[in-house]
Amino acid sequence: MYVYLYSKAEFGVTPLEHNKIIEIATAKVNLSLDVLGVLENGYHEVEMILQEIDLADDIILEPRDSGIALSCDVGYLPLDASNLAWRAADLVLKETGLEKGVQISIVKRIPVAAGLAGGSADAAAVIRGLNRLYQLGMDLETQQRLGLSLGADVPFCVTGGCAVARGIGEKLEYLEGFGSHWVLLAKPNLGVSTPAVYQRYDQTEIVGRPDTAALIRAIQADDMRYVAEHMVNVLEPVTTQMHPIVGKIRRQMLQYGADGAMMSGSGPTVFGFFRQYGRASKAYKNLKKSYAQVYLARTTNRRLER
Ligand SMILES: C[C@@](CO)(OP(=O)(O)O)[C@H](O)COP(=O)(O)OP(=O)(O)OC[C@H]1O[C@@H](n2ccc(N)nc2=O)[C@H](O)[C@@H]1O
Ligand SMILES: Nc1ncnc2c1ncn2[C@@H]1O[C@H](COP(=O)(O)OP(=O)(O)O)[C@@H](O)[C@H]1O
Repeated sequence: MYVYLYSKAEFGVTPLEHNKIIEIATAKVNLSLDVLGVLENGYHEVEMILQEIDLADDIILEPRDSGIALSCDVGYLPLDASNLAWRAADLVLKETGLEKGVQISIVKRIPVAAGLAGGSADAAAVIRGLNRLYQLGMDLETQQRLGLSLGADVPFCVTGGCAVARGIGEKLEYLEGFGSHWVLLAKPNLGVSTPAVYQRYDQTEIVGRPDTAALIRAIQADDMRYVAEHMVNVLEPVTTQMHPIVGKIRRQMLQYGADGAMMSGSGPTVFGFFRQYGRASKAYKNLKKSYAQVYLARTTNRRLER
C-alpha cells in the first residue's frame, strides 16, 4: 500500500559515473489556507501553512553542451517551454550566463492540476539540481527568488519542510516540530485551474477561516489530531461548489476513519490524516474502489537534510 515514493536511485544506484544527478521533487499539502486581501496585480495576499509530503517526482539532470531537452515517462505533460521544469532550467541558465545546456528527465508521480504543487516542485528541483550539477554557488535565497518568478509556490518547494507562507506565498516562516504522519490523498478525475478558483473566491461569501496561530502552536507541539480537526481552507467551498465530488471525498475520508480531512490548495485533491497505518490502508482500499488517483503518503521534512 505505502510504496516507497522516493526513487531508489537516491540510494547509491544513481549513475554518478555518467554525470547524472537526481533531485526529488516532493509535493505539498496545505494545512490551512486563508486569504487576507487582493493585491493591485490581482494576486491574493494569503496566510497558509504548507507541509511537504513524500509523494514525489524524480528529476534527473544530465549535462549537455547547449540547449534544454526534456523527457517525461507520462504522455500528458508538455515537453516544451510551457513545462515548468523547462522554464526553470532556461531561467537558471540565462540568469547565471552559463554557456551550457541540460537534459531533464521527469518521472511523474504527483497528479497534475491537483492542488499539490507538482509543477512547482519540478521547477524547484531543477533549480536545486542545476545549482548542484554545475556548482553554481546559488544560495537558498537566490534559488527562491528565481523560483518566485515561475510561481508563488516555488520558493517553498525549493526547501520543502513545513512553513507558514504569507505575501503571495513567498514570505516563509519555517516551523519545526511536526512529525511524520500518515496522509491519505484522493483526487477526483478532474483538474482545477488555480486562477479560476481565486477569481471565483472573490465573488463568494466566506463562511469559516482558519485560526492560523492555534494551528502553528499545534504543529510545534506535534499535535496531529488538533491540526487534523481544525484545518480550514477558504478555497474549499469555492472548488466544492464547482465540483461537489470534493465534498463527497472529504465525507468519505472521515467515514473511513480520518482524524480530519480537507482539500489541498485550490484542489481538487482531498487529504486526510490517520493515526494508524491499518486504518489508513483500509481507507485507501475503500477509496481505490471509486477513484483512480489515491495515494498513501507521509508528512516529511527534507529541508533538514538539504
Ligand atoms: C492555491 C495554492 C496554495 O498553495 O496552490 P495550488 O492549488 O496551485 O497547489 C497557491 O496559492 C497557488 O500557487 P501557484 O500555483 O504557484 O500560483 P501561480 O502559478 O503563481 O499563480 C497562478 C494564478 O493563481 C492566482 N494566484 C496565485 C497565488 C496567489 N497568492 N494569488 C493568486 O491570485 C493568480 O491568478 C495567478 O495568475
Ligand atoms: N512539470 C510539470 N508538472 C506538472 N504540471 C506542469 C508542469 N509543467 C507545467 N505544468 C502545467 O501547470 C499546471 C498546474 O499544474 P500543477 O503544478 O500540477 O498544479 P497544482 O499547483 O494545482 O498542483 C498544469 O496545467 C500543467 O499542465
